[in-house]
Amino acid sequence: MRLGVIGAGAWGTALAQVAAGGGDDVLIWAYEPEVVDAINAAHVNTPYLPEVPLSPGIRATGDLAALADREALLVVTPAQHLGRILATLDTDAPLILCAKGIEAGTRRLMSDVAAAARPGSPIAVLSGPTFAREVAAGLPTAVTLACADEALGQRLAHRLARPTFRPYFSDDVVGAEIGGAVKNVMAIACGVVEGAGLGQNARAALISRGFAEMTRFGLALGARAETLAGLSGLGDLVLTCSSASSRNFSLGMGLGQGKPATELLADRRTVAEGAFTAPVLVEAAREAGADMPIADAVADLLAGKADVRAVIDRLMSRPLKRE
Ligand SMILES: NC(=O)C1=CN([C@@H]2O[C@H](COP(=O)(O)OP(=O)(O)OC[C@H]3O[C@@H](n4cnc5c(N)ncnc54)[C@H](O)[C@@H]3O)[C@@H](O)[C@H]2O)C=CC1
Ligand SMILES: O=C(CO)COP(=O)(O)O
Repeated sequence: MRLGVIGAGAWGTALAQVAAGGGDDVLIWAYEPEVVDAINAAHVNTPYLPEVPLSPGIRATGDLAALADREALLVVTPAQHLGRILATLDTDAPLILCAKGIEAGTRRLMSDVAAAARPGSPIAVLSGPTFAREVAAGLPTAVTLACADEALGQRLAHRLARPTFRPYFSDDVVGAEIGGAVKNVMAIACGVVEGAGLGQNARAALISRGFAEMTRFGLALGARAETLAGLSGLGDLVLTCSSASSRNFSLGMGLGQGKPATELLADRRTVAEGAFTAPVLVEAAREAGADMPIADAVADLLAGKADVRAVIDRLMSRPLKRE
């Protein structure tokens, strides 16, 4: 397959490596010219995935127009840049959305952003528990591949499958997107618990109650419960809430140690999507009538409106209720 990858951060690069390993002709678009040069000249993505020697079959470009002949495009830019970049493309090829977030200002999921920017392109979502480094190293990984058009989704799942990369098909696009967006916010919360030394009971409680929030919000937006309990929801929630390999978790650790969000986010080259998703998730949840006290707490911490002690007291003193 002639595959295009839009975005050469850690995840786009890892996905390019998986695809090239299976023999696909892979062209990856990078935002930074130095990334284009490093991939083409030295077969390495020095800023974002330095430890992985890349397949020589991966070619890089800084020109979005060069992607016009691609049969399918993996869209792996950070969520807040996705609409602007897709709007400049010239293609009706299927778009496989891999960013995890909600657009600030519009409160749109990535599938809505993509449909508005490229109305002629069929849309699929690839999401799940996938640390880029592990995927690039060929460690076993399973993902959700969601598409409303079952025939297309099944075809894409078969084209992307590799011996160590296993897509599970779903037709619940919204469910797959909500899991990935919400888990990043919950991972920040779990990082806070770690950084503040609040213990493993608290972390397990947050994963469990965070899943309740993800489910409430997802059901309100039309997601299916089984998708939220699958790889793209609970699976990814467990991964990122349990490991300092997660950028969102490690951002939370800094907050838990009392550092201000502004300091932690300044000059950061890699993206912690939960920091952008938390405020817009709070707005979207309010609009949908879904109670999300943990997401509220993360948004307040990030905005500097409350400190760790205050948000923990707030969460623990809520009225007792049925589970
Ligand atoms: N890294 C991972 O393990 C995984 C990441 N994802 C998701 O993939 C998406 C991309 O994340 P990563 O590849 O990890 O990014 P990264 O943190 O490795 O790199 C940052 C990316 O942002 C791009 N960027 C910075 N400023 C930009 C601008 N003004 N316009 C366009 N692009 C710009 C950079 O070129 C680079 O591709 C995110 O939504 C993330 O949640 C999903 C699964 C796994
Ligand atoms: O989405 C991811 C794993 O599935 C990556 O998580 P972080 O962005 O928190 O590193």
